[in-house]
Amino acid sequence: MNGSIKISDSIYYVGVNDRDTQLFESLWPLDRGVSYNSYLILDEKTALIDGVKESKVTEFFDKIKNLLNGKPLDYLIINHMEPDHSGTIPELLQKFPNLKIVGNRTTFQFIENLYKVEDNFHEIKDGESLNLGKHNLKFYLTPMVHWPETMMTYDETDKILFSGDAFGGFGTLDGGIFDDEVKVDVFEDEIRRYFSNIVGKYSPMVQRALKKLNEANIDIKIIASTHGPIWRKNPERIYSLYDKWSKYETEEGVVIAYGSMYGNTEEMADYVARKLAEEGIKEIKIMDVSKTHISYIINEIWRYKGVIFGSSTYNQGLFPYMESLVQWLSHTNIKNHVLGIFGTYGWSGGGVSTLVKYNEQMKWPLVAEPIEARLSAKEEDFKKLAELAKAMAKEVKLA
Ligand SMILES: Cc1cc2nc3c(=O)[nH]c(=O)nc-3n(C[C@H](O)[C@H](O)[C@H](O)COP(=O)(O)O)c2cc1C
Repeated sequence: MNGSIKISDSIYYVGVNDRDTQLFESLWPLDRGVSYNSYLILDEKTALIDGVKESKVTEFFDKIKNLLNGKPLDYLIINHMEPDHSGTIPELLQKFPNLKIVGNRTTFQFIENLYKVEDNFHEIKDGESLNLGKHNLKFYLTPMVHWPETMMTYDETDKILFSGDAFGGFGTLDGGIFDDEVKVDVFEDEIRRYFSNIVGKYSPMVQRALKKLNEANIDIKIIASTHGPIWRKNPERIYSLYDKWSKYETEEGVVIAYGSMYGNTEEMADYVARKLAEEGIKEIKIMDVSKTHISYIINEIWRYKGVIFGSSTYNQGLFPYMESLVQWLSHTNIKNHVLGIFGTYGWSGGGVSTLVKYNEQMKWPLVAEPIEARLSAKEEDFKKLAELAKAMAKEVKLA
């Protein structure tokens, strides 16, 4: 089957879907799978923009072979060296020994170290171009979005930005590959999960990359990332969302993430949620850290301004899954949130105080004093939870 799809007169989508991998980077659940997007330009010279994961090499080569129809592949442009895109480099070089690999100096250091390839390099610098005949490709170095060698390739002829991992997210492309062929909301959620867990830590670098693109004043008609849909109907939508997320701009709403063994802390979570609703908050997400993978919780936290953590005490410390969540969060450098803390203890305490300690690193303003109940919440604890909800609602309401 030739599953390649035309993007413009001479540019084709030759990416593949991965429905086998359970955890992306051995970390992030792929409930909806993931696509590895690759693009082939058929011009006087032929060029492939990014590759796919090694496990998908057969399907990938079938697509390329059909389109090349006996022509050689002249260039492989590497926007990003992560193995889910670069894994087929050794096989590509075997099939096309004269292939020139286009990248920057850091790209080639990575290729040498990962694949022991030491030649066939065509080095480009920031702002340089490569002419394929009709198509002129311009390269913008965008380091640390989210790897150091990251760059973006802009096709000046068809006005397509090949953006690497930027603007990309989880989810296979099931038939539809363009934003006008799919339900964009579902992808948007998965793009935010990808962003918040993988790229978001480098938000200042994302801002720097967007600034570079803005200053270049290029007309972007299509955004073609390495994962997820190709944005041809409304590229501004994903561009502005990326801008918003990397500026840490949030929406009105509250995430209540809790860990509870026997339901007493959970009861406090439900109570505070009800009080938030009475205060007029409509977006309230209660998330059980034992049942929900932290990537989904971090995704919601990135979105909403208000966060409330609730934890029982376990072995004089935090409930273990709650500890994973706050540890991960403190790595992301995520900003612009307000926090509430509550929890339970039996004899020594340690849950609530550990949450307070983590927040000394994250430095999110506390909307109220932490609330700690003895085994289960009593009347005075519920009263404090209602006050917490009131203070939180006041902080997160936008208008
Ligand atoms: C395995 C286990 C370990 C616990 N360790 C502690 C502890 O070290 N210190 C403490 O104060 N309470 C400890 N507790 C008591 C719980 O924090 C307390 O029962 C709390 O009310 C549980 O809240 P939950 O119903 O939300 O799980 C422990 C409870 C369990 C089941």
